[in-house]
Amino acid sequence: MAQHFDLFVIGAGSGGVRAARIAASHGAKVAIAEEYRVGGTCVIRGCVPKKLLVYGAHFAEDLEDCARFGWDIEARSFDWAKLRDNVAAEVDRLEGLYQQTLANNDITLFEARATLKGGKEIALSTGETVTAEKILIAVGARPFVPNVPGAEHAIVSNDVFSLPEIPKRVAIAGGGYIANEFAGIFNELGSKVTIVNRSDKILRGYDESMRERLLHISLTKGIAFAFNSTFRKIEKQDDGSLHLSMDGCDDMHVDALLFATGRIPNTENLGLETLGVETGERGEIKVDEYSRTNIDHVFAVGDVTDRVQLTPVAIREGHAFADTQFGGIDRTVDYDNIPNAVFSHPPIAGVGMTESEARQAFGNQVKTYTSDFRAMKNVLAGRNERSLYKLVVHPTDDRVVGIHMIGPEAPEILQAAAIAVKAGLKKQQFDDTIALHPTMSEELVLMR
Ligand SMILES: Cc1cc2nc3c(=O)[nH]c(=O)nc-3n(C[C@H](O)[C@H](O)[C@H](O)COP(=O)(O)OP(=O)(O)OC[C@H]3O[C@@H](n4cnc5c(N)ncnc54)[C@H](O)[C@@H]3O)c2cc1C
Ligand SMILES: NC(=O)c1ccc[n+]([C@@H]2O[C@H](COP(=O)([O-])OP(=O)(O)OC[C@H]3O[C@@H](n4cnc5c(N)ncnc54)[C@H](O)[C@@H]3O)[C@@H](O)[C@H]2O)c1
Repeated sequence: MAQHFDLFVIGAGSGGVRAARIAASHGAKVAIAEEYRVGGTCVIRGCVPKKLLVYGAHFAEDLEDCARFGWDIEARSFDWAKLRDNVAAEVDRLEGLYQQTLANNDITLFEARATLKGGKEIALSTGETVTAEKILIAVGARPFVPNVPGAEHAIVSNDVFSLPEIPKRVAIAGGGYIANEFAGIFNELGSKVTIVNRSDKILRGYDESMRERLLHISLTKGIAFAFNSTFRKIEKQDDGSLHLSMDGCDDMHVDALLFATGRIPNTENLGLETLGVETGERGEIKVDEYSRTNIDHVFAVGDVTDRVQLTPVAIREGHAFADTQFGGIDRTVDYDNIPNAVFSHPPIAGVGMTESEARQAFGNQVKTYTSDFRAMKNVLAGRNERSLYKLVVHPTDDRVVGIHMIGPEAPEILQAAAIAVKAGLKKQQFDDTIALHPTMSEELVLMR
């Protein structure tokens, strides 16, 4: 007899683990399958190791700046293997905690690839078949690599965490989150970085002023940009380096090429067709506001649905699904005012409408307030790097409908400010709040 579960979750990443845990806490008998490592993209090869590399890389600037604060660091050297291996060890520790969470909640873990077999059956790569009343697909997404001759010589973000060494020259394809975050990491660690973008804009969807400021600062730090450029051919040379034949810019010679050209849902060979689960153009599973597919007992959350590819969103979707289906609590996810950040050097963070979105929605009477300043730490350090904060305010009711920032610790500051935007607070209430001095975040209540 096949083992039978109330819920079978495919994919132990951000969305799947949360859904499994909450369903189990509501009394459901739950199993989860993971084909690679428990924790998923965020923990194993996304947010967490990426952020640790961002911290590691930023020491390059701190060590430069510390001289003006009286510190004399005579010998400076960087050991990539040490950073890489310490990050990997931290990831191992976190994976262990995730496995512990599953065990503590009596969730059966199958370390196997799972596919839909038809009806309520799930096939596992171990050869077993199990059945479940409800199936949640939380298989995430994977890097998309454009079809360019020689693309197999390039790397994707997954590979960065195990590089044998930091490449001396690296080209990064794409102008989004991953391109800008990894450009910052490699640049700080001493690589000569070129971002190659098919359009002339980086970070589509972010406030224009923040994008411009990041571009300006990145150029000052030595990152090069090739805009309106695409790859014709990638050729590996005898010494292992790559020759990039380009359209739109000069050919390049690099030690590594990183494709950061978006992520596509992992829906291939999942058996979706056996049940007739509906997918969209990019292979994403189509779901309604309750994460229900067109098949009664099949649900999907997280990146595989291509709604908003962020960990806290996948977690919310998984939680809402489990509460609704197993806890008798009717719950959907509110997608308004999701805060977001790019962990570049310096980072960008934003919530709510950009200035141009607000102007489109409310007309040209929209009010904006900006503060363009140099953090006092940068002033003493002699670092000519300016921060920029912007409040976007509704033209008639005074509500702050967007906050956008670039500067040191912007994501840390923005998370708190996002509460105010979510709560619909007015500019006057920002003004009424007394500044906390001396901080960077006080600029938020001092813009007039
Ligand atoms: C480099 C990088 C940096 C990122 N940084 C951030 C960040 O700073 N902040 C942020 O919010 N988001 C970030 N993200 C995005 C974030 O990681 C994802 O949005 C999030 O992990 C999505 O969660 P998920 O549960 O949908 O899928 P995932 O976490 O990808 O989990 C899916 C799991 O399913 C498994 N799987 C797939 N198919 C099968 C199968 N058939 N059987 C069994 N198992 C299967 C996979 O191995 C994987 O473990 C980053 C992503 C990347 C790549
Ligand atoms: N800090 C964070 O929260 C964070 C960090 C990393 C990733 N993520 C998530 O992961 C997702 C994937 O990140 P990403 O940076 O790969 O995607 P992205 O969507 O941010 O950027 C993709 C870039 O690739 C370009 N592109 C797409 N197809 C192309 C093609 N065929 N040829 C050339 N260029 C092409 C796009 O123009 C864009 O500039 C993001 O959407 C984001 O949700 C979040």
